[in-house]
Amino acid sequence: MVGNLSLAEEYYGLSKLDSSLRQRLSPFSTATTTSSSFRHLVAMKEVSQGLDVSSEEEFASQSTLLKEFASLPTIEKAWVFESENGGSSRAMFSISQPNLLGNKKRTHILSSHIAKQSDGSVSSQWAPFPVEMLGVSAIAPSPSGQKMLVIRNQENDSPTQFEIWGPSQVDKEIHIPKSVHGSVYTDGWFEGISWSLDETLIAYVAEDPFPSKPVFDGLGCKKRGSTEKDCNNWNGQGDFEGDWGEAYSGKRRPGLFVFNIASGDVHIVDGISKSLSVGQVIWAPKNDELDQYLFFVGWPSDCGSEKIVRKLGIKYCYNRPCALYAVKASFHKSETDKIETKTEDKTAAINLTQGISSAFFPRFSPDGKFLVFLSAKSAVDTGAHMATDSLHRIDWPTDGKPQTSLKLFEVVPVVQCAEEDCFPGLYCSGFLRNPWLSDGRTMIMSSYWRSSQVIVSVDVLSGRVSRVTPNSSASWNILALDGDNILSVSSSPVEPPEIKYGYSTERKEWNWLDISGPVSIYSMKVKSMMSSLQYSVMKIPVRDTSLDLTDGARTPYEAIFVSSKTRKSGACDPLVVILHGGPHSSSSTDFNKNHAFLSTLGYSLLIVNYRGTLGFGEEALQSLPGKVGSQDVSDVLAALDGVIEMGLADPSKVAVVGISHGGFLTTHLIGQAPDRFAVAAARNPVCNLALMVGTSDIPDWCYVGAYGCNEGKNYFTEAPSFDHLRVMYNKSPISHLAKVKTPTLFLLGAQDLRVPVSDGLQYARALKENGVEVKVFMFPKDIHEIDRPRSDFESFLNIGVWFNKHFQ
Ligand SMILES: CC(=O)N[C@@H](C)C(=O)N[C@@H](C)C(=O)O
Repeated sequence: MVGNLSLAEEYYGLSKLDSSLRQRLSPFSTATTTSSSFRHLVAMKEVSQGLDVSSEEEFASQSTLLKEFASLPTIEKAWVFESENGGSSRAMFSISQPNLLGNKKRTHILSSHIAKQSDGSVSSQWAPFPVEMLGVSAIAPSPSGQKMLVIRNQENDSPTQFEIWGPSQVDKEIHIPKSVHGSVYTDGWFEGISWSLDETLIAYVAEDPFPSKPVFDGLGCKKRGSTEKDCNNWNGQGDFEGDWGEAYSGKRRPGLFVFNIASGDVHIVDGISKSLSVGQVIWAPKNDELDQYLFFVGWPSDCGSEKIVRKLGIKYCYNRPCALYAVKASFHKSETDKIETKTEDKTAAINLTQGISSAFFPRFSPDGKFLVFLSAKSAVDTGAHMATDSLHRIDWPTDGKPQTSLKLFEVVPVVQCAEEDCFPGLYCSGFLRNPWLSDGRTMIMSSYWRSSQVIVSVDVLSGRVSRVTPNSSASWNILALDGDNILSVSSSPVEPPEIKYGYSTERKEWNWLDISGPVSIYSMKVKSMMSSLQYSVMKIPVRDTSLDLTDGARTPYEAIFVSSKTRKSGACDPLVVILHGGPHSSSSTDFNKNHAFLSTLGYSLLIVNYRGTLGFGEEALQSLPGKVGSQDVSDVLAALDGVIEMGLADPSKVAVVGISHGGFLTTHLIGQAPDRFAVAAARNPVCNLALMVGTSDIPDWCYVGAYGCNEGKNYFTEAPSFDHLRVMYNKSPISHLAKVKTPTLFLLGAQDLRVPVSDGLQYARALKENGVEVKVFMFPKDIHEIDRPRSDFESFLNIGVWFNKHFQ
């Protein structure tokens, strides 16, 4: 157990284990203080012989604690339907929960009646139990709330199942064979499922049908179209088709399809070039039976550049150019007088946003007068993989016909320098299906605002942005709109998520009411353990102000400090420095189960939002590319110095953990500041950019990180020169390897295409060679995030045990 008694002791008796564990673990603690080669031996012995009894006990007790957090549900989405009797609303919540035994995410639906009372409070009545959505890939209620589409993607060659549900039964079921299309995209990015207003058609995005492959038998290649079945036949590989990298491995091009509910027909929408990947489809708001348009986002396969000859990774990469397109879908009455869908072959899709390098999340205003979209033009134009967003509007022609020459208005520009307490710019990862208040011009959306997630309103005519959630440091996320009211979840590092209901008085001031959740959603144990913790958001002044920095890059960045409310015997708890990846992402103040586990084990946490983090304005973000491994490392060390100077941490008891770019920082820190970290854990870390550039799905990221945006974009090639590799090597943790002495745990996903496993393995083996204590966990089926339920659980369990072992 760590220095002070942990918060878990009350429930799990971990403190009782403390002294006996301490004694039984003594060979390990000796190992940490004796020669590095002995440490090496201990680690090797452990790996080869499995766990000893005391480690088993530590594992058992920590896993009981971690289980409390790991199985907590997460409220993912909500839909609100008006009640027939008015006055109250019916809400449907989609809740996910890791299923450790099945190693899958379980999704269930829980329904509730929500009513605003005359005394200003809000009451909720929950269904007695949630219903599990077994085998369901996506659900999409119709605009009227009278029907619901349920999609079940099937593994292997089985058809995709579409079900149309009414209020009490399944009204229709069709199976779509793989020869029509593959799985429906439900990834939250290409994903798009849109009901036409009259609820007769559904447009959606699915994988192109399987291409025909050559068939061979004992005599050689058979003729195309041959249907002969023979057990000696085999399917050849056919041409290699690149995919969008990490998380999209083996997935075929996303294409656009329309399902006619009455006839059960499915059509491919024509007029779309095969070089475009399609996503985020919506129907035009006008309901003209003979002249309907579909709007979608298109991403070119060559990432919009002559220099780029393939699809590069797209997950977390908003710097891939994309545009909004309109395509006409025409309808004609068939002989049987039924309405059938048919798209006009000759009508090519029209690019509506030629003047801008990025346009996505299209939404029509309720009256159809304007089309609003988000843009990551700053990311595309600079090459940073994520950057500050801008919001744009197209005033829609009164005849409803799309044209290429429509004017684009900038509604919310990119904020360059974020002034203290002012709006720092938009950083959105999604829009609600219907984000509009009843005035038809105000959109409600979630965004990062420094270290918090907040909800903002945007007047798309005046461009005015207002924060609608309280000015506290907690985080808020929008779930759905209920008319002019907002259904959301709020949480903090020490408060598990709660459902909140927001209403405004003449859109000036927003008030937030608690919706009492179903009783068991967060256990009393968890709430009680968290109640002994506290957190604060610290402002960290920039150290290197003398350098040639933009104003935005000189403004303080932030770190979230989580600690016990009570300090026993005057000593500080050991500290874990936590570092996010990206580097352009964020560790916000929302509740994080794994961080909560580390806090309850008895650690203080320092979660650093170094410069480059989203939510702090574009200049601060753009200050990092080209300076990775130096500016970000010095930001983290300055934050650490800050808490030590304030007497909140003991410099001899500091651990560090990070994923991806956060793993890059972790391994840089133990190399550049070898005396400052007692123990480390790196999850899919970038350790050698010169190796990663030849193996990753985002080699361009390695160039931008090493050279900075402009130079990096210009130098990028599939054939890095010796000079390029030298610069990348010198900016990588591997160049500081000889100085490392910190015992380090590596958690690696063997299927990671982003930071291929070779990066972490090479570094771990080299550390071992130098006699540093190293332990490697390999998750054979995991990709970059290592977030499959068992892998996530085992990762943090091993991190907890590893840290405890080194703080004996
Ligand atoms: C753009 C990107 O994926 N960068 C990786 C090296 C990285 O740091 N990933 C982040 C998103 C992560 O947290 O995994």
